Amino acid sequence: MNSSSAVENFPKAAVVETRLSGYDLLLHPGLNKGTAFTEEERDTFALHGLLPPHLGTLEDQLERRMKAFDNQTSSFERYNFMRDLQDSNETLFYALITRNVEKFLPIVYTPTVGEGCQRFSETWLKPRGLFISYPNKNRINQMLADARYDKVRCIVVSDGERILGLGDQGAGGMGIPIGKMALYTALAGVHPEHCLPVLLDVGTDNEERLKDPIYIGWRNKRVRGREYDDFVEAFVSAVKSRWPHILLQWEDFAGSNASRLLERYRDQLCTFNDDIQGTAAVATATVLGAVTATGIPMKEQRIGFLGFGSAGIGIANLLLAAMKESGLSDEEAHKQFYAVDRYGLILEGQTGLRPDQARYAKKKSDLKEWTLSNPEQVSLEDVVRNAKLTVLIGVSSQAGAFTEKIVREMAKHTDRPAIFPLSNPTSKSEAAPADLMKWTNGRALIGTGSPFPPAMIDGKAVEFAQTNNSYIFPGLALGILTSRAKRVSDSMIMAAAKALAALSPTQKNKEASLLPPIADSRQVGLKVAEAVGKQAVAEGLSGVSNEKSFERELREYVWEPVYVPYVRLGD
Ligand SMILES: O=C([O-])CC(=O)C(=O)O
Ligand SMILES: [Mg+2]
Repeated sequence: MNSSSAVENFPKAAVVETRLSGYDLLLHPGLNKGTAFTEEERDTFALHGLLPPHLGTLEDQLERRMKAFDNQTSSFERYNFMRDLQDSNETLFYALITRNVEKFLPIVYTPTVGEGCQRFSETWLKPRGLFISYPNKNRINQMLADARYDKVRCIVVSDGERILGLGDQGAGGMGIPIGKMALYTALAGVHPEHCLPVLLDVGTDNEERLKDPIYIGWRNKRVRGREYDDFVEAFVSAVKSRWPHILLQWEDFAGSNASRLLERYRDQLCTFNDDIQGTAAVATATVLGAVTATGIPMKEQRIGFLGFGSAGIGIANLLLAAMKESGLSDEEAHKQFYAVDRYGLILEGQTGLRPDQARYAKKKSDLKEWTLSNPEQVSLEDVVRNAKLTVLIGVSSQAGAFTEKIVREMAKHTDRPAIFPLSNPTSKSEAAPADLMKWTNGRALIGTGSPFPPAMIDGKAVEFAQTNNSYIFPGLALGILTSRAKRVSDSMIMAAAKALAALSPTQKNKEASLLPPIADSRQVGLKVAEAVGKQAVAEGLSGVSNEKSFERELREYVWEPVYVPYVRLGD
């Protein structure tokens, strides 16, 4: 991959000034350097005796941590090991991840973070982020006021109700904002001090958690309706008054809340929903990669969805915009989409449809020529056969829903079926990529939500695109922060998608993976940030005066995990 101008010009190391010394300094995860404190710093900060005598370097600490990591025996142990390191020494934590993104991402993030949320109560030990629980609803301002949060510029917030495809995890959902913000820093160089993970604890409807004697959340059924809305409103308004320019990312809210809250707040502050917009951008980039690989123009792609909640709708809306850019009218573009949800193909007149789902409903008359096994409930298999889908997207959390029969049927009608089982974690994937390759004789173009190992096809290792919003949200956040954007527009999301699509290896080789390797995620983050910031400037949504100032801010901002010298501030 070409390195970008932003990558070449990482900022010069700065000196850190601190009042802390002794234990307090070593217990501060943002400042602790462990054995890498120099002899002089040990004098200045009263560290002799608290540290073993060895004068270390980041490099030998990395070697030691890597060894210790490799001695862990399960993914869950590895997750806890990394969480513990993050809470002890952030520089070392991020240095370790950035040295080998492919190795550490599946631990600190999807899929292992899913188990981290399910078993959060077993492991919670140290403060990180803020739990804002319903009984504390009148104390939100007070909780945010702590001087420790003065430098906060971005928040990832969840209410824990739809954690990946694992459903309601209550307060354990905190693992997700923590994991997402770890990627802000690891993949886009956002300063850890600028990040605040937040969990809104409004209770849980997960009976297992409620009955679990060690559950650490608020032991109550979920607060809903008016009370829920008022609580979220109290949170958002407290956040706005504490940090007027904050970036607020919504994560893993359940279906209708996700889109409702986004609509309510997107014109009030700088905010986006990662499951709707981040997932839409990465899916669109992957489809654009498939367009390049197949040579079938966007406007001729026939796209089916299994699962049509907030994520499915978000993806469809962005792909629809891409279809319209390729020359179709709104009506023509809608015809290219087939949305299958719980009750089969979404049809006009179906009860309980949300307006944004109804826009994609088919008329019964559209299906006149179709042969159907059950006209009352049109199955995915019927859709694949009759509509001759070229792209199939799964956001259903139904493991194995892309069956051999469905996939073989799809492969009859198109040379290179593009199949994207996007549900997370791995246990919820609609299909395993090795099976998809087998059932299509190696013709499928594949994108998965969770990481999967490469498959051996005709003696060659084939890599699968990880169509995860981790390619988007870190760079999106960096672009927003450094362009000082006031709002997040649909065009900024589209700019992110196109920046990623431009990096698709299919640009050079039609047989290659649809997305760049995970190992390149940090360069991708910077490219996405550049595109997003430029779009914000072009739309007049940015707080910097022009593109040049934005580029300078981007270059100067990016944080790198290296140790810098410390200077003691007077008391
Ligand atoms: O966290 C991930 O891996 C992607 C995502 O947003 C989700 O599945 O909710
Ligand atoms: Mg999510």
